[in-house]
Formats: sequence, C-alpha cells, structure tokens
Amino acid sequence: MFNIATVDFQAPDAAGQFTRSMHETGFAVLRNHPIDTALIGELYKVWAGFFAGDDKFDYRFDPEIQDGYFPFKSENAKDSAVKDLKEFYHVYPNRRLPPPVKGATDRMYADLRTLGDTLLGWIQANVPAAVRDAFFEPLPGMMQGSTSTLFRILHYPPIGEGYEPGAVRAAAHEDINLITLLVTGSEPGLQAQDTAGNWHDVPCDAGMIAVNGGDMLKLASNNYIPATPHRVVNPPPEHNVSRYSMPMFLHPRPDVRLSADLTAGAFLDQRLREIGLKK
Ligand SMILES: O=C(O)CCC(=O)C(=O)O
Ligand SMILES: [Fe+2]
Repeated sequence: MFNIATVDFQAPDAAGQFTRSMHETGFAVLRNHPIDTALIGELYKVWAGFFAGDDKFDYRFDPEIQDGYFPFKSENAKDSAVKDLKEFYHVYPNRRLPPPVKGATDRMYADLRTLGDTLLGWIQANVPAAVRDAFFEPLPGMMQGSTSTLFRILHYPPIGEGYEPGAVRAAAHEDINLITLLVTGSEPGLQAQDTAGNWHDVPCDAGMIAVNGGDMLKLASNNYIPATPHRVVNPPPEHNVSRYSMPMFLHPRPDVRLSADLTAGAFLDQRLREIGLKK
C-alpha cells in the first residue's frame, strides 16, 4: 500500500504520523500548517509577473553560485537525455532578487526555513533509536548556520508546438537534499513512484505543503527515509496552461557528515554535475 498521509500540522500526534508517512512513502502532505496562504498567493502573483517579463534575462544564473534565472530547458533529470520543460529561479540567502519579488520571497524563505527545522525535529524524535544513533549529528543541528538551502520558483509554460518527443515538465528524479518543502503547485501534475514502479498523484489541494525526503536524508538514515522518485507530467491538451510551483530544498552545511566517507558538500557537487547544472 502506497498511502501518502495528509497530516493536520496541529494534531497532537502530527509528528508521529508525519514521520511514518515519510518512512513508508518518502512523502507526507501538511494541512493546517503555519505558512500564510495570503503570502503563497502573493508569491505566485509576483513571480508570474517576473517570468512573463524580459527583465529575467538580466538575472541569468551564475554557474558557480547557482543563483538567479535558469532559462527554459536548462536542466535534465539524472540519466535523462532531454531537457525538462521548465524555467526557474534559484533563491539563496542574501543573493540577487528582482525588487518586485524580493519582500514576499524573503519572508517565505524565512518561514519555510523555520518550518523545515520543525519537521526535521519531528523526524529526529520519531525514527527508531538505531537510526537516530547513526546520525553524525541531530538533523536540525545539520541545518544550523547553513546558507545552502535553496528556494526554487518554477514556471512550466503551456506545452508549445514542436517540443522534443519524450520531453516532460519534470522527468522522474530524486531530490538531492535532506527534505523538500513544496508549496502546492498552481495546477496538478506532481506524481510519486512506489517501489513497484507505479505512479501516484500527490495530493495538492490549494494551500497544502507536500514534503519529500531527498538522497542526503536517505544516506544519513541508512535508507529508513527513502528518496522517492517523482515527476511532473504534462497537462492534458484541453487544459494546456502554465503551472507554477515553489520547492524549498533544505540543504545542510557543506561540512556535515552524511556517512563515514561523504560530506554534504562533496555529495552535492557530484550530483550537480550529473544533472547538467555544473561543469
Ligand atoms: O513542480 C513540482 O511540483 C515539483 C518540482 C520538483 O520536483 C523539483 O524541482 O525537484
Ligand atoms: Fe523534485
């Protein structure tokens, strides 16, 4: 049974339910959470304006720092030959942000960071003792002083004429980081894969936050929390509209030890080369 739990953030046993769903499926969905829904709406509005304009080309990404605007078809999933049908912007603390989006984006970054620390604390407290004892440091501690956490604003345009056969909005992939907090997309399309290879829609009612585990947490937890493959499918022809989504990828400090012989920094470097974002 692949059942992604929708967890009421305020429920007394929310931490336990959340951790169980993360263990069993690699995903959990939060409702009744502390992220301001008005702020979510405002972000979609200001970022839609950014992607629709031409100023975005003044913010082209810096290959070393990886901040800024990544034009349409910059990234491919690991082992995928075709580029994803998306454009996106990478937000890091104290890096470039266009003035019209800056206020709302900075606020959301801070709020998601706080929520992320809470969720890592929930996992820390609810995994079996043997898993917890194998962490090189407590999960929330891994985030302390980290400036590596990445907030990505994604725009998937309507599917145009003559796109490459096989190209999808986001091909199947695993996330690299500890956990990802995904403010629900403006449209459906996100799917998660179970261990038998079947795809399941991730619940995405407006205002919900989907959380999934990445490769770093899988490594640190000795596979207790899986890094479940997920993808974003193309829209049906009768509803070919833009989709926006906003994942926050929680990255620890680069010096954090994930396993006896691998730090977070070394691991990230290796993965960025594989997905074509770093030479
Ligand atoms: O757009 C989405 O809903 C998911 C995006 C995603 O999985 C990613 O950017 O890693
Ligand atoms: Fe992802």
